[in-house]
Amino acid sequence: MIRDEATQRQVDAANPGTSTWLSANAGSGKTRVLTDRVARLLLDKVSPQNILCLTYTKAAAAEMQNRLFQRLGEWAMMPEDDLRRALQTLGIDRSIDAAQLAQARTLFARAIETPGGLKIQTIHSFCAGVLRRFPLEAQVSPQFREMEDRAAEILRAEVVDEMVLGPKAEVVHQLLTLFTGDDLAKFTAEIAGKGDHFAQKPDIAALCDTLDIPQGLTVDKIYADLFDKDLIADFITACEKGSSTDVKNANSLRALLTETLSPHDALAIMENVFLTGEGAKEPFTAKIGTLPTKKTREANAELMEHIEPVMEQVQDMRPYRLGLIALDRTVALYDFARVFVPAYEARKLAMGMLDFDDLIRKAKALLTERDVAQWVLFRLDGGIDHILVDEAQDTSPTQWAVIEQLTQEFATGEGARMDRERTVFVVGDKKQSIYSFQGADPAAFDEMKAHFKSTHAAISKPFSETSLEYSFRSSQAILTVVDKTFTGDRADGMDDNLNHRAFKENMPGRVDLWPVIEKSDSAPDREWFKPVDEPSSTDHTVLMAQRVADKIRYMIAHETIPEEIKNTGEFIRRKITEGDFLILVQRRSELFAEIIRACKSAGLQIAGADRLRVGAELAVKDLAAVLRFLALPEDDLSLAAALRSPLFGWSEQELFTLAHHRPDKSYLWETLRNADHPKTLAILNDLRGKSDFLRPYDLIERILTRHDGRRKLLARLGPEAEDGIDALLSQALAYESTAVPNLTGFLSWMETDDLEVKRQMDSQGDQIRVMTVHGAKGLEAPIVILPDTAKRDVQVKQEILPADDHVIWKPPAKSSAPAVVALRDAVIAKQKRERLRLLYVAMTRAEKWLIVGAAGEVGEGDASWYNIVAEGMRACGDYDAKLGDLDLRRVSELSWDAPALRTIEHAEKADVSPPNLAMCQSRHQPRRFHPLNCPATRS
Ligand SMILES: Nc1ncnc2c1ncn2[C@@H]1O[C@H](COP(=O)(O)OP(=O)(O)OP(=O)(O)O)[C@@H](O)[C@H]1O
Repeated sequence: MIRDEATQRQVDAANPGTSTWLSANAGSGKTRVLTDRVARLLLDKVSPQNILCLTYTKAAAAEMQNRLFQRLGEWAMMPEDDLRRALQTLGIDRSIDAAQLAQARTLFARAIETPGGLKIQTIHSFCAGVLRRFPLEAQVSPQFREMEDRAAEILRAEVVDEMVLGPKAEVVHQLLTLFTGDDLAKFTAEIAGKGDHFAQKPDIAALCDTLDIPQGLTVDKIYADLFDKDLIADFITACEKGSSTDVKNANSLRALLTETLSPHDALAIMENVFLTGEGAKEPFTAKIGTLPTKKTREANAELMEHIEPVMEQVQDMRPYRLGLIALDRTVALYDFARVFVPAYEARKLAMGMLDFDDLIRKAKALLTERDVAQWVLFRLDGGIDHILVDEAQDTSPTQWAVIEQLTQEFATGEGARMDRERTVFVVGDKKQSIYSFQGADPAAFDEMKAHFKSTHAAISKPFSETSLEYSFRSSQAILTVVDKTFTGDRADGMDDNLNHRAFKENMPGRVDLWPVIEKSDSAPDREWFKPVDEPSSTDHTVLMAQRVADKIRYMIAHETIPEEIKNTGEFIRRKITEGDFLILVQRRSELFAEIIRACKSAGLQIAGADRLRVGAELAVKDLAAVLRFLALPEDDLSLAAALRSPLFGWSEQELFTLAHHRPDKSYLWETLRNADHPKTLAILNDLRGKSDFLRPYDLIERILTRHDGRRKLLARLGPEAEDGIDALLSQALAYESTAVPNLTGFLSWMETDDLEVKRQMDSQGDQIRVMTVHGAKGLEAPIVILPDTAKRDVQVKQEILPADDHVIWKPPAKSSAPAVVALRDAVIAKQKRERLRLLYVAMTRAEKWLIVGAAGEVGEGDASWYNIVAEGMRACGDYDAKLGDLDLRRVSELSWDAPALRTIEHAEKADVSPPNLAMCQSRHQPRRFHPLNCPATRS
């Protein structure tokens, strides 16, 4: 079969005979090659249970499984000639006889029916499986459960509470004295996540080295060396006679003589007076020749000869003082963590719980450290012959360690299965590494490639390093802008040579840059009854959301989009529909919610948010009000809220009549009991009668089913309320798995407003999707809008900074030693590089039309994505264009309007261009929330 060069490269990479490392651009078909390779392995009679595919999210695993099963399912039913062609397209070049065709038809059944089945899993679920198989060896409970984030947070808080009451209370006090943040829960989560660092006592010498402080130096010593009481007193006296600035300085210094200050505070006062400020040309240098004012200096020449060396000393000692602050904090952190982490681990162990990190860590320990590691590997080894890793750029070093152990025997050739071919297949794209906050390290990608290469070379086994040049997804216009955007420093941390080529060379494409919506002035006066955090209608965020909705409506009404006719390379045009749009934001901020709101009020079909804040859902608030009343009938406010909710459907007037006319100091419930509301009372009495006996889950179910609550809520709040209701039910189940279930316990579990669940957006429907760029990993759409490209400062949110083999507890910015500033800058530089990669991911989701807009400040240079893309577009020769009444800049290639216009219904779209729309439908559309659909990652 003759294939074009791009497809031949894919076919070669999918050849299961050779271990392969495939590193290629976005949209080049990496995931497709991976599924092709699995299909070919099955065709080569490899048993499904000997294949392990590792993906990054549960969504990706489900998607891969769907695609594979869809293909195998089609083979089972295909006419002979078609099947032969399909196999040839896949890369089977030898002649295919009837027996082979018959075998191909059985693959679907085999893949499904073989015991153990085809393993397409996230690395987390794979590790969980290994631990369940070898619990004794891994030293975990055989019935361990995977711990929810919320359960973990509560457990950590309980451990801290216990520490406060225990013999080690002082380590908590010490930590809290120094903690200046506002979210202790996040801090303890960070500490638990970096638990490995705190196994040993802090290495003070190494810490001093990192912080650039001489060992043995203390702040007391610095102060004792510096502070000369008489000299300072003389200086104060001299300044008191000088200018008003001198007098002010004298007043500041007087505290050194009159107050009992810690050496740190005393030195800080001296630095304030003797050194230049942060904004000075030469910050934090001794004010020699400028302090005190000229007249005072000249009148006290001899005193100045003594005081100026002190000023210089203060300057020299400042970095040490700040370094010592960081050292004290870090030691306090280690002291706390060394008690906290083991206590937390012990509690998890006692409860038989493992969190996400534990799964990987314990699996790694099982396969590397334990005496039984070789035996466990031997047992596992008997089952896995082919390992395929998707999205490898986001694999963390610990995860790689697990994979490395699994493939050890492949490369040494000493495995138990010398008679069989064994391969590794890794696909990834370093440019798309965007999960460093989950431990991903793009450097590990290269290191692992080198590792596999050398281990294969050592036993003279072939190892193919390959890449794919063409993008099957995006049009050349988009790819050229991408290439021109990531040049020079911006290509740092990506590939050395950024070069994208469109496979569909006849596909017209556009990149539009909308004009910036300037930052609005501070909110105008609002009505007193409006929520203070509700953005005003002139807010730039609201205006941008409005623009997005308006333009989508305009495009659906007036614009068309090119569409390929069945892989022929020929294009027609069709009307645009909501399902063509993917709106990507950097984070779930106000703009995210505003866009959903604006599109809904414009009557557009839009899928809800990809994350759900459970507590913020109206249906959940209504149910919670009923539960709170059941827990405490005297809670008037909750009862009132429940009565007004769709569950009881009271009017404002009915509630007012009941509440206003109740006797003084009597509770609402008392009054209601004696009032004439038989239906309401019947429900409430039934629930009250059961609330002491039913578990929270059953109680909610009773409200929803027996008392028709679900129907009532959906009737009033719309079908999207279902997601919130289901999330609440799944939280009730999660709660019951961690505690003895009772209503008050569940209410305090639910208390936090921040409880979020992820929704998977991957099923059918012709709807606009709004999501974060992180959530859009692996997805694609004909039209992608990036409305959130304004300036965004990079902030170091983490409290703990990595430094060689240890960590430093970050001090507040104002008291950061130069060594700490350097560590912080390194983190910022890393984040900036990652943010550029995030932009790359965002831009490459687009097939035909990429739109970039910004609301607010865009700053100078690389301060915003907007400026970066604008520069890339300028380099491509952008020009003025219009979208309705909006003036914009555009880059385009090939004539958008040239292909003939054909009207096709949405259902028919799939026939026009099978690969893209098949993905469009199965990969993109929102699916209703179900607890089992939550992705494994916590982004
Ligand atoms: N040989 C091919 N012929 C036609 N379409 C293809 C081919 N290979 C891939 N595609 C299509 O190109 C698009 C991108 O493919 P895929 O998602 O596998 O790329 P990827 O490299 O994994 O992308 P990303 O890294 O951005 O996730 C999909 O719509 C896919 O169906």
